[in-house]
Amino acid sequence: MHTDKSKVLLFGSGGVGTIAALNLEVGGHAEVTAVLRSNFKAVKERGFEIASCDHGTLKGWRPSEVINYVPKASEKQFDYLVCTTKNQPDCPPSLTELIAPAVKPGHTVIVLIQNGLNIEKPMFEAFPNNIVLSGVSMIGSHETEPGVIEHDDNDRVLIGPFHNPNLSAKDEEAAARDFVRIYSAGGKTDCELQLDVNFARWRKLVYNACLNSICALTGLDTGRIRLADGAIDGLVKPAMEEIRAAAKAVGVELPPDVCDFMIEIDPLNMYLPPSMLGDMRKGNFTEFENIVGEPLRVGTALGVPMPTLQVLYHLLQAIQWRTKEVRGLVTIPPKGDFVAK
Ligand SMILES: NC(=O)C1=CN([C@@H]2O[C@H](COP(=O)(O)OP(=O)(O)OC[C@H]3O[C@@H](n4cnc5c(N)ncnc54)[C@H](OP(=O)(O)O)[C@@H]3O)[C@@H](O)[C@H]2O)C=CC1
Ligand SMILES: CC(C)(CO)C(=O)C(=O)O
Repeated sequence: MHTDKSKVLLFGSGGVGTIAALNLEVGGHAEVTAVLRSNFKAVKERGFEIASCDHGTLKGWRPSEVINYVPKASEKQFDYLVCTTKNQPDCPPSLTELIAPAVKPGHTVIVLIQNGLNIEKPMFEAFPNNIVLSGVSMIGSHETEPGVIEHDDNDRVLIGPFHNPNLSAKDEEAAARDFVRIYSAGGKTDCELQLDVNFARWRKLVYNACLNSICALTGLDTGRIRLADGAIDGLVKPAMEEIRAAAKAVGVELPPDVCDFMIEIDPLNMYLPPSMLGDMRKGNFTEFENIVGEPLRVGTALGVPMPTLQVLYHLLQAIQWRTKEVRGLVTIPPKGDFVAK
């Protein structure tokens, strides 16, 4: 059957990805094939169970197709490849390696709805002729068990082109506009075009590099961190000011009130566990390299003092190593026998 719907491959259908798939399907201009992993069996058998502040309650919902492998572009051609996995470049295999089979050079538009800075760089390198779009999301959505999605903070997503100097800026902007069209068509989401991707990403880092990482390290949610003695003034605000200074050094002017705005973005009594805290609680890897490491490297390379971020980064790096050890991904010398003989 002929259909003029855009063909979308969604890679990673957890909290963010499932709601993205839902928005794309309900709009009627996209047909979504979702690549699933740990939730594949549950979703194949029962569909998703979704409790959503934007979409209501859905039981047994599935996108057009659910698969558990990355299809080859030679078998099926996709117009968009939407990546909604956690982005952890320090934990191989890399995202570019994983999605490579499905990317048709010069055709597939790659959309990264993921947190962090410089996430487009490996994409430009691996797929120099493909347009790459940025998705900065302020959603609150989580998979509580396989196939069960709790979406409790409205989907607000800013889409814009990461500019690849090899490609036409006009074509990149047109692709971003088209993605906003198909994503918004259902009318259940707030999806806007934001051509200044750098601004959108640095602004979100004020939240993610600082509040998200400090919540993860302290084990406190965004309500408790505001109540905890000294945490906001002694840690969160200084870190946020360092991000603001690094942003300024790359030409992104963030207003002075952005720090208070991000601290108070959700009501205190929502006691929201941001994503890195969620990952830490589950014993999962965190996205610390893109969320903290990249802005730290960019800022320090430009001479911006970032002492708070430096400490946060190394604490997160050590915890990532701990998780790798727990998962058997690093080997250490056997413990010596130091008992006195
Ligand atoms: N959740 C939120 O509210 C927000 C998240 N973000 C950002 O959005 C991005 C996605 O986050 P989120 O949805 O929370 O993440 P989740 O962990 O909920 O979902 C990621 C999904 O990707 C799947 N996945 C990972 N690797 C593969 C693979 N190789 N093949 C197939 N599936 C794979 C995971 O499967 P498996 O279970 O098998 O690991 C999981 O279902 C992140 O960058 C995050 O920082 C931004 C704003 C808010
Ligand atoms: C700001 C927030 C909570 C989502 O909007 C987020 O980005 C995260 O938890 O990583």
